[in-house]
Amino acid sequence: MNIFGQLRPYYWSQRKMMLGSLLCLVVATALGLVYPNLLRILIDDVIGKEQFHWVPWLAGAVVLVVLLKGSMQFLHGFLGGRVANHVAYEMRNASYDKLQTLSYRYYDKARTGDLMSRLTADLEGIRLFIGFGFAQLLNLFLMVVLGSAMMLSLNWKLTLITMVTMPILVFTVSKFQAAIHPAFQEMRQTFSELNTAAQENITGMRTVKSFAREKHEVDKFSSRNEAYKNNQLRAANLWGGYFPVMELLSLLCVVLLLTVGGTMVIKKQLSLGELVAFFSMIWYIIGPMWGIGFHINNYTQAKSSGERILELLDSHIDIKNSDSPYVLDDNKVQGHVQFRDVSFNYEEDAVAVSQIDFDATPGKVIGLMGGTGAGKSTIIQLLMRAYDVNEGAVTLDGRNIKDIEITSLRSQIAIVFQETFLFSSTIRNNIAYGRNDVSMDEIIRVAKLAQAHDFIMELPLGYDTLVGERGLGLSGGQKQRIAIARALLCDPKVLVLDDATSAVDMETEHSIQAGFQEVMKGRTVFIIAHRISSLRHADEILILDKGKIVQRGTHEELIQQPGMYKDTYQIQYADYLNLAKQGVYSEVSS
Ligand SMILES: Nc1ncnc2c1ncn2[C@@H]1O[C@H](COP(=O)(O)OP(=O)(O)OP(=O)(O)O)[C@@H](O)[C@H]1O
Repeated sequence: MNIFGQLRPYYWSQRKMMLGSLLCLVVATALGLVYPNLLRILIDDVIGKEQFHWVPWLAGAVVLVVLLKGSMQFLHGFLGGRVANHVAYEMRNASYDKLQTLSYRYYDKARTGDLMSRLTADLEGIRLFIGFGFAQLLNLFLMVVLGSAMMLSLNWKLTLITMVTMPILVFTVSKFQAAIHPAFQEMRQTFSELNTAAQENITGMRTVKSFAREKHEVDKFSSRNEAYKNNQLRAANLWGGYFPVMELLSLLCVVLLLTVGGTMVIKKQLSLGELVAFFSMIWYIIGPMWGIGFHINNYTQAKSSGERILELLDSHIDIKNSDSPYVLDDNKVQGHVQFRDVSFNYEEDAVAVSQIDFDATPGKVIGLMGGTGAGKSTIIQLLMRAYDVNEGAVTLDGRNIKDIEITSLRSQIAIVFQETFLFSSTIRNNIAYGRNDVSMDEIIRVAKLAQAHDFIMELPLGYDTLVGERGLGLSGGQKQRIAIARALLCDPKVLVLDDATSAVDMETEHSIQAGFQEVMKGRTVFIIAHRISSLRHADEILILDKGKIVQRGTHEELIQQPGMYKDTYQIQYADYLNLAKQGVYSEVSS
């Protein structure tokens, strides 16, 4: 796979600057070759011929070359740095954009730590290579070619003798490259696994502590850390073996040069100045040869990183807009949801829901009840087109949702999820998340409807209180109420409460539902709940079991039929009636 060819869109716009940076490097390299020649002139023509008045001129020439070379190197670094940062910026944006468009199916399998290491370490590897590594590789090639050309022009016989070990050097380098590339690929992989372990551990720290599994977590991390360390050691071993071999081969060149070149000087076949010039030029070739390992290292790292970034950028998006999607008009949407014989499975041969059929007219409240894994959340996922149905159709106002533009469809549906996610920001920003322009009055209005206003006002900073990552610092019920306020603020045509009041007490739930009556007039509501009290006012309650609707009807109808709903009712209300007798709940019997 031609990785850098595929990454071309990200750096091609910067080609002029890249070229400028390369040219500066070429000039700097060429200027470097002037030193050995100045040395040769100093020894042969100035000292040898006792023309000492040339010494200040030669010294001046050296200063000039140094200044020019320095300026060229500065420009190379300056331009290369700009290119590198621009490329990294473009790729970071592209990767982040891609992350936003990837579908749920991707995130079902993705690991946060792995994604993070792609967006950080891998991008950094590519940035360094495109900005500098590539230029260094080219420079290396130039140094070898220009240095050899100059040596050949001085004395071709001595050059060929000196270079006799070069093929072995090249062979060693290619062998090394073949070994180090997989080592680096593996290293990147183990690093991302290490990241994943650390990230999961921090995210789930409360669970870890509550189960006293710190030791288990440390062991898990240690084993990944060990794998990473072993990878590093393997790479270090490869490097360790590589350097002595390279040094030996390089010194063989020098020994040959001094033996043969020295003999030639004694026999007057070569001037002393030429031998000294040869001696400094041979390092001009050997030096880069040594560094070739380092640059190949950079190249292979950048290549592995490029592969991982491309894998992300090329990931398949399975939920896409149709060729000419219908964009919903906010003012015309009614919120009429229909499921027509819908069947769906996440994985092959594992049916999640089957033959789901219902009609939720605008303003209707549909309740969904069922055991865990019965398919309730899946129905909601299908409604917002997180996944496409395998059979049947989901429609909004009579139109198949596959034909509706995805963003406009989702902006009509507000969901309060089972697990509340809050951003690490203020309460005000968390409530306002779904909308761009929103006044404080509106925020307070929905917070009141969600029964959140009072507890927010009790916090020292009120709506400006910062909530920790994922809402740490708030109780489960408080987080749910903020999430409900956030959903209400979107003014959705369809509101979904996926077990959204499970963490609030029954009295608060009752008040929240009373608030909904007001906001949701003429809109469609789906309530997933395990509590009868959450569902009893629904227009239709669907009872799900193993992905199928096994019972349906109103509260009154369902408590007459044998089945899950009646059983749940009897269990929950038997308890409540007992409590009511003790005076704990007063409204239960109503
Ligand atoms: N992302 C997923 N990938 C694969 N299978 C899934 C995925 N989400 C849910 N399932 C499976 O689909 C089935 C229905 O799950 P769903 O989440 O809809 O159940 P639920 O009724 O909402 O359960 P709960 O009340 O526990 O949330 C289950 O067997 C579940 O294991």
